[in-house]
Amino acid sequence: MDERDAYANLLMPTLLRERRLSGRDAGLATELAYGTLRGLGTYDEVIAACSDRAPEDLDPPLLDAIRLGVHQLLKTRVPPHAAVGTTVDLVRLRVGTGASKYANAVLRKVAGRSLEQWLPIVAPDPGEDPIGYLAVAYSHPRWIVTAMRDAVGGDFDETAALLAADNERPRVTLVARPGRASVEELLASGAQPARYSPYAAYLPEGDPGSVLAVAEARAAVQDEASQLVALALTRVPVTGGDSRWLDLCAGPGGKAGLLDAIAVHGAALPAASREPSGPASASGERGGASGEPGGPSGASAVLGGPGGASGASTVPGAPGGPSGPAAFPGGANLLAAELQYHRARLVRQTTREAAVITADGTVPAWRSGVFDRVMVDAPCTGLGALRRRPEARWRRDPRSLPDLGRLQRELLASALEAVRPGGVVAYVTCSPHLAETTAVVGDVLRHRDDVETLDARAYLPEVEGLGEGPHVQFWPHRHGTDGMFLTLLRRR
Ligand SMILES: C[S@@+](CC[C@H](N)C(=O)[O-])C[C@H]1O[C@@H](n2cnc3c(N)ncnc32)[C@H](O)[C@@H]1O
Repeated sequence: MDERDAYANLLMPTLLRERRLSGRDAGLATELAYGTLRGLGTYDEVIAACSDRAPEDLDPPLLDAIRLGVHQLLKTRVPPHAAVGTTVDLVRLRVGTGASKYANAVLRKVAGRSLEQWLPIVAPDPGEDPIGYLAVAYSHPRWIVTAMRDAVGGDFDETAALLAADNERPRVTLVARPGRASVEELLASGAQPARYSPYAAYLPEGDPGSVLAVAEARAAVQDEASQLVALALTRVPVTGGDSRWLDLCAGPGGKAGLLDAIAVHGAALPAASREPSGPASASGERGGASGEPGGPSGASAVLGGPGGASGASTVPGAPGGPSGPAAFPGGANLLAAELQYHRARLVRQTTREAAVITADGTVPAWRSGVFDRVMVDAPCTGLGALRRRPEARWRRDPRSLPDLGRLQRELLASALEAVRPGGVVAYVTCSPHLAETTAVVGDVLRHRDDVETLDARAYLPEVEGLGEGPHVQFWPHRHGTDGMFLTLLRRR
């Protein structure tokens, strides 16, 4: 990965093909590579304790091979003699005989203790340096541990649980795009029922591409929180027209794919919203998802629709309910904007009806105040998706935060200009870092008196543990999803 400056999830399939590895061998190779990348922060401390040279002074190929050996010794059930033997052989072949003797000596020392026995030796005392302890014990850079601690509200145990969840391989979640595929179809293909999203199913094993609906782009791999933040935007009642939707940062098209399908086929409602009590605004105003005045083109039209083919519930009797007319007689139209041309092309593959343009969302290619719903899924550090990219935690740089923060503020401001009075904006990041979430929203709203913050939790009543509100924060350790953040804002 280092040599080619590549992303593990993109490079690994190529390497497996090149080396003709498949089945269990491919699984083992992937586990070893991903596990080693995730665990570097811990393993380098152990290597330092067993070596007379600092890890950064070792030849990179030698260091990488030793790390691979340490991972096998401390985190897998590979027998120690095999872990040491194969690593030493690898070093002899790739680096040389002298280096292989060195690797052998280091690994034999490492093998003398378990991970639990090594931690008190190599990690700082948690009482004296809690951040340093978590950084070594859970193999994350210090700045990320600090950011996560702040984001969970300072709780040490919860920070530890979150960091531990980052080290687990995420399950594969599929989305059945409403009107194009159904959850039932995914279940019949071997997927399992999902916990929250009416469009989701979990794929316990196998290649998602072998699922027919995925191969035909009627379904896709999409994190459940990513599905839910898009769904939440479509569930907010709006009065007046509801036909123009904008996705300001659409590439590669996960949320746009779902928004596009919902725009045409209607959104699924949670079972709870059949009751009269409905979502509330942050200021305490009640407005039932099915009860808010809106007329035929208002909320109920959005929330009705055939309900997708996923079998999810819709408001009984609402226009477009199972027996009613179509939710959007002409359909709502999604405009999907993306800065990068190649990513805009990917959005074209995930959407069917949407207009996709390559555009800078901060320099609008549209008139202001014309959209009914706007999604701004801003570029961010991606700290909420560390489970997915094993090397990401070591590549992210806190020095990117100021530039990202500026862009996030500009994009949110642009979204608020694009939406019409009465319309709704969803500000989303795949990061729980407070500098990218509440700080951005707070700063942008400080300059405006025409924006109301909605209690976003009310639009996701099927999900527990979303925080104190009005914002929503998904967590890998609580929800088994990416750490995605959502704010819902209504322009007055
Ligand atoms: C977090 S990703 C969006 C993910 C996407 N919504 C999805 O669900 O697949 C952010 C995207 O914003 C794009 N981007 C960055 N700056 C932008 C800008 N000024 N205008 C529009 N898009 C931008 C990036 O290229 C990237 O594709």
